[in-house]
Formats: sequence, C-alpha cells, structure tokens
Amino acid sequence: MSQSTFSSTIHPWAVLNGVRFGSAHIGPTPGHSSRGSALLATADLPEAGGLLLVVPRDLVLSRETVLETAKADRGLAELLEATREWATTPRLTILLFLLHLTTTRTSHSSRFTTYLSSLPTPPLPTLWPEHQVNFLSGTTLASAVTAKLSTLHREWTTLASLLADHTPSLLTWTMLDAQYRSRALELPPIGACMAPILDMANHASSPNAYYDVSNGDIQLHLHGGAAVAAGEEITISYGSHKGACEMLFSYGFLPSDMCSAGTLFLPIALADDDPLAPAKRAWCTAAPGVRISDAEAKEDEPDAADGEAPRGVTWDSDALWLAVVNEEDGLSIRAARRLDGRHDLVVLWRDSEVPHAGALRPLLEKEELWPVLLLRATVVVRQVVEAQVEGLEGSAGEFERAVSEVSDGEDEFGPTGLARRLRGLELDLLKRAEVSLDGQIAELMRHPTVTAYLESMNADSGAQGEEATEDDDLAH
Ligand SMILES: C[S@@+](CC[C@H](N)C(=O)[O-])C[C@H]1O[C@@H](n2cnc3c(N)ncnc32)[C@H](O)[C@@H]1O
Repeated sequence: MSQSTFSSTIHPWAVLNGVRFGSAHIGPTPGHSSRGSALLATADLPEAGGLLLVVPRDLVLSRETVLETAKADRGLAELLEATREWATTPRLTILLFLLHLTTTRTSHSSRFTTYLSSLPTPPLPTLWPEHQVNFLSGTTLASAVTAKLSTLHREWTTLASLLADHTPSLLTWTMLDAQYRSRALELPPIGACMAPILDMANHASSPNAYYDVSNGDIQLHLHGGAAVAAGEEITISYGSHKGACEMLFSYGFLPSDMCSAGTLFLPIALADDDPLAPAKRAWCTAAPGVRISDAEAKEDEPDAADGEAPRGVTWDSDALWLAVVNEEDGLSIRAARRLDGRHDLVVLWRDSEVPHAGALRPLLEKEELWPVLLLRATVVVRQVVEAQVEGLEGSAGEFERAVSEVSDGEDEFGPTGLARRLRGLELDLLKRAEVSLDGQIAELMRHPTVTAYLESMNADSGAQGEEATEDDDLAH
C-alpha cells in the first residue's frame, strides 16, 4: 500500500471508529521515507501545549478488547477456546486475535481488519534473512534474536498442536509478533496493548508530545514549550531508558542521535567448581547476567546501579551476588517442607532468610568483609566484559567479509548499517566499562579490609605450603 493510499484509507477508518483528531493527521515522515508514516501537525501549534489526538477505549487493542470481541465473533471465540490454557498473557491473546484477522475465512469483518492490513512490515531483526542476522554476531543483540526466534518456534509448535490443520506458517507468526512488538504499549491501567493511530507516532529522543490515559481513552498531548510548525512531525518517546540493543530488537532502528549503547546485558555463569551451583540455579529466578549501563544515558535513574564505577559506567545485577558467595562465607541453601508436603529451597545468609536474589546484596553490605565481596563481584564483571569485547572484536573480520559480499552496498538504515553502528556503540561502552572496572578494582585492592584479607589468606596458604595467587583468594 502506498503512503498516500494508506493515509486516505486509514484516516476515514479512524474517524469512523471514534478517533478524534485535534491538530494531528497521518502522512509520510517528512525527509525520512524509510521511517514510513508519521503523525504530522495540521497547523502551527503554539507552545502552550494542547490535545492532539484521542483514541477511544474500545479501539485500544488489549486482552480485554479481544475477549469482548470474541463474544460476537464465533471463529475468534473458538480460537481462544482451543488455546485457552496456553494463551493467558495479553501478548498471546492479542497475537491470536491478529492471527484470526489474517487467516479468517468467514465473512465476519472486524473493524481491526483495515488497521492490520495497513500495517507495514516492521524492519525487526527477527525478520531479517539469516545472513543479515549473522552481522550481529558478537553483539548482545545476537543472543537476544536467537532466543526470541527459538521462543517463536516453540510458540508456533504449541499452536500447531492446539490448532491442527489451521496452523499459520512460522513466518506469519514471526511477522505478527514483530508487528505487535514494534507497536505495543504498556499502559497502566490497560496493560499491554496496541493503540491504533497513536502508533503512527515515530520516536524522538526529545519528543514534542506525550500520551496518557483518561477515562480509558488514550490522549496524545503536545508538550508545553514545544512549538510545532504545520507539517512538522509529532513525536513521542518509545522509552528514554531503552538502550541500542533494545531499540533495534523491538523497533528495528537506532535513533540517529544515539551516541551510546546506553545499556548492555551480559550473561554470567556460575563457577564450574561451585558446590552449590545446582541449588543456586534451582532457586534463583533473577536473570543470570549483569547490566552494564552508561551513566550519562541514565541520568534520570541515578539509584539504579549496584556498583558505581568512575567515568560514567555503572553495573548492576541481582544474580551475581549469589554467584560470588558460598558456604564458607555464610551462605546456606536448604530444602524446607511446606504445609502441602512439597519441598521448597530456602536460602539463608547466616541466620536471615533471603527471600529473593535481589535481597542478598543489602545483607552482604553489612558484612565486615563487604569490600572483599564487592571486589569479587567486580572481578567477575570485569571478566564478563572482557569476554564480550573478545567476542565482538573477534567477529569483526567475519562481519566485514560478510558485508563485502552483500550486493546492495551498505545502507545506513538497513541491517548492514544498523549492525555496524550497534557494534561500534557496544564496543565503545564495553571499552569504557573495562577502564572503569579496572579503576574500581585498583581502588578496592587498596582498601585496608582487602589488603588485610589477602595478607591473611597468603599467610594461611604459606603455612599450608600451598601456592595461592591473589585471584584464587578472591575467587572464594
Ligand atoms: C509505532 S511504529 C510508528 C509508525 C511507523 N512509522 C509506521 O509507518 O507505521 C514504529 C516503527 O516506526 C519506525 N520508526 C519510528 N521512529 C523512528 C525513528 N526515529 N527512526 C527510524 N524509524 C522510526 C520503525 O520502523 C518502528 O518500528
């Protein structure tokens, strides 16, 4: 569908379905054809702010809307019934509804059919051809895309077992997921949903508009102080805290003014010789990794980090603290019988029960040996960062070779250009993290508690005639 056909179809559809346009309309993104459609100002808008658009509650595609629609749509009701025990989340319910609209053979025409058929193919990496996904190798996005594709495959297999001969193709399921992901909002009190027409607004790091919910309707407002000329774009923020990996994963682009990866999630593994590893794995529900963040990009969340490292890089992790302590430090894990006779694992730090992995760090901070424990954790983070740098740098040659084989050259906004930018942004953040962590480790090594601890460990190992290195001492 061309952009002008799109605007002339979707605009009357929206009005017919109760969308109230204030000073906004839909049109091609000015100066950026690769961004598709956008919301544009219909007139010069004053700096005083104001209401731009209202999307009525019943046009907001949420789990509730789908369940309501199913009351008058037998095919949808049957689909939801067949998948009832599996599709319990808003995302799956909405995806099933989109699937129903795509595949329905009945004459029942939902008012969302026009909306869905007008949506462009989102440029998300889960829809990139395999050779382009390989451009991401070494970045944190590579594992995120692999994990997402295997989740989609698992979902599709489940769907196939539930729907028998009405199963969609895996590509259809992947496409619907991408359309949902690139347009979904998390809106209290509605929850995860799609908001037609509001979802025509493109992202900007300094947006001129914002949305909220009033009596169930979604309203788009112009920010006070943001004068917009007629024809200019009305933009919103897709999330100021989202880093480069998440932006590319969920929306298929990197903001042109993004100059830091913002935040990276790196996996951590328990040591092979950790005797409590199986119990720790079974108990811990926190994501097994560490988040490295660029402090400048997170100015509005100064308290979010566990370890404040110099030069603007911070790290935080709930799972890591469990990895760096063991029985000799004061940790114990026991099986406790519940009232129903089943057993639960209980984690104790000395005599205090640890309710979840995130609660361990505050207990460790009270320890006399806290600087030693913090040093252990920081050394692990440093190793994880180093491994990621090696993976990224090690795959650079393969990336350049693969790019040189692409016949369409290097498109700045296509997978090649996006992967190149992501690689650069992630490497830059990782390198700065290495410098910061080295500084933090050096400072901790000078801490009197740490020097006294290392001396006592060396004295012990000397007395036992063993050769222990500082790294051995720090590891346990
Ligand atoms: C919610 S939709 C916005 C409307 C979209 N332009 C359309 O034509 O349907 C999100 C998609 O718009 C595009 N987009 C939004 N903001 C962008 C930006 N600042 N730069 C590049 N692409 C953008 C991306 O393709 C993204 O997946």
